[in-house]
Amino acid sequence: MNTYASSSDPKTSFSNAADGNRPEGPTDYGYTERTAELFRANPARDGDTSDNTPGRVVRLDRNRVLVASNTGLLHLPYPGHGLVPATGDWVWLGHNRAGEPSVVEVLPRHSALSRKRAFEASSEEQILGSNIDIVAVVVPVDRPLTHNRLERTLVAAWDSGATPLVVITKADLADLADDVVGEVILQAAGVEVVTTSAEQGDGLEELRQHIPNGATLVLLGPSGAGKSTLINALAGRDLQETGEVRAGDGKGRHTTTSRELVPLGGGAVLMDTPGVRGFGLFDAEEGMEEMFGDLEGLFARCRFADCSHQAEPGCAVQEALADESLDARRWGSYLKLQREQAALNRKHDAAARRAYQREWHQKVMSADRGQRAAERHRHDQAEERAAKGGKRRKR
Ligand SMILES: Nc1nc2c(ncn2[C@@H]2O[C@H](COP(=O)(O)OP(=O)(O)OP(=O)(O)O)[C@@H](O)[C@H]2O)c(=O)[nH]1
Ligand SMILES: [Zn+2]
Repeated sequence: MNTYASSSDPKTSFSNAADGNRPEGPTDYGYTERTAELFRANPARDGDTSDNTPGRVVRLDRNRVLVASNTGLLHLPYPGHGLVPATGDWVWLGHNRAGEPSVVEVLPRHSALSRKRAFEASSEEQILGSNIDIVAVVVPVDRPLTHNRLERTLVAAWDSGATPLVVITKADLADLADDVVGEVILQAAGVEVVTTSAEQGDGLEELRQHIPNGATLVLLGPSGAGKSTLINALAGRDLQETGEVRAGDGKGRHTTTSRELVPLGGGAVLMDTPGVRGFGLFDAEEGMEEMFGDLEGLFARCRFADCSHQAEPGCAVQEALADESLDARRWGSYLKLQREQAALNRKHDAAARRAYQREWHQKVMSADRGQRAAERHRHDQAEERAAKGGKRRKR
C-alpha cells in the first residue's frame, strides 16, 4: 500500500537534488529526457522559482491535486492562475503566495482528450486527460465492434493528438479470431493492429514494443473487453490493488481511493480515468461525428482529396445535393457547425492542434487511398499489358 505526504507534512520539500541543470522528475510516471526538455523550455514564471521541481498530476480531487514528484506522491493545492490542471498534466511544484507547498503552474499539453459540448452555447471543453501518447482501442474477438464505430473512435483518437493503436483481445477464442482480425484490419486503415490473448500471454511482447519508454497509454473499449486483464498482464501484477493509495483527509482518517495514473513498470504509464475508459467519451463528445459521420463517406468519393465541396468538378457532395440524396438543410447545418468548430478552435490552442491532427490524419487516409488507387491502376495496367501481350502472342 502506498502512502503519500500531505502538504501539511513538514517533511514535504521540493529540494532539488539534481545537478541544477536537469530538473528531477517522477520517472515512474513518464518523466524522460523529453519531459526534462519540456520543463527547461517552460520555466516557472511566478515568484521564487529556485526550488521548483517537476511533477505530474495523478488525480484531481475537489480541493487538492494528487501529484507524483521525484519524492513520491503529494496532495497539493491547485495553482492560483494559468491552466486548470488535468490528469496527466506536467506541472511545476513549488510554493504558492501563502507560502504553502503547491502546484504552481501547468505546462503546455502535447495531447488532450476532452469532452466538448459542441451543441451548447458555452462550448468550454472539459479536459479528461492530457499528455497521452497512445490511445489503444480494445476490440475483443467475442464482441466485435459494429460497423464504423471503430473508425469513428480512431478518428477521435487522432483528434486528441495521441497515436491510436488497435488491440484485439481474447484471440484464444480461435474460431472467432480470424474473421474479427481481418475485419478490424480493414476498418483500421493506417493504424497498427496488435492481436493479444492475455489468458495465454500471446501478443504481449508485441504490444510492449508499441509502448515506448515513458509513454502514457489509455485503453478504450467496452466493458468486458478485457482491458483490466490485459493491463494486469502487461504490468505483471494486479493493478486493482496496486492502483490504490491512502488519502489523508487532514483529520487523521484515511480513505482508500484509486489513482488515475498508474505506473506499468518499464517507464510506461496507464491512464485509467473513469471518463476516458469507456466509449462513452467519444459517443458523447463527437456529436458531430455521430450526426454527420456518413458525410465522411461522401467526402471520400470527391475527386480531389482537398475538395472544399463548393464548385470543384467531381464533388460528391454537390452531386448528392443535386440529386437530393443529401438534404440541403442538413448540409447547411453541417457547414454551420463546422464554422462554429473553427471559431472554437481559434479560441483554444489545444483544440487547434487537434484540428491540425485531424487534417494530418485525413492526409494520411487520403494518401493511403491514393496509394491503393495507384496500386489498382498499376494492377489494371499490368493486366491490360498481359492481355495485349497474350493477343500479340496469339497472332
Ligand atoms: N478467453 C479469454 N478471456 C479473456 C481474456 N482476457 C480477458 N478475458 C475475460 O473477459 C472478461 C472481461 O475481462 P476484463 O479484463 O474484466 O474486462 P474490462 O475491459 O476490464 O471490463 P470493465 O472493467 O467492465 O471495463 C473476464 O471474464 C476475463 O476473464 C483472454 O485473453 N482470453
Ligand atoms: Zn467535394
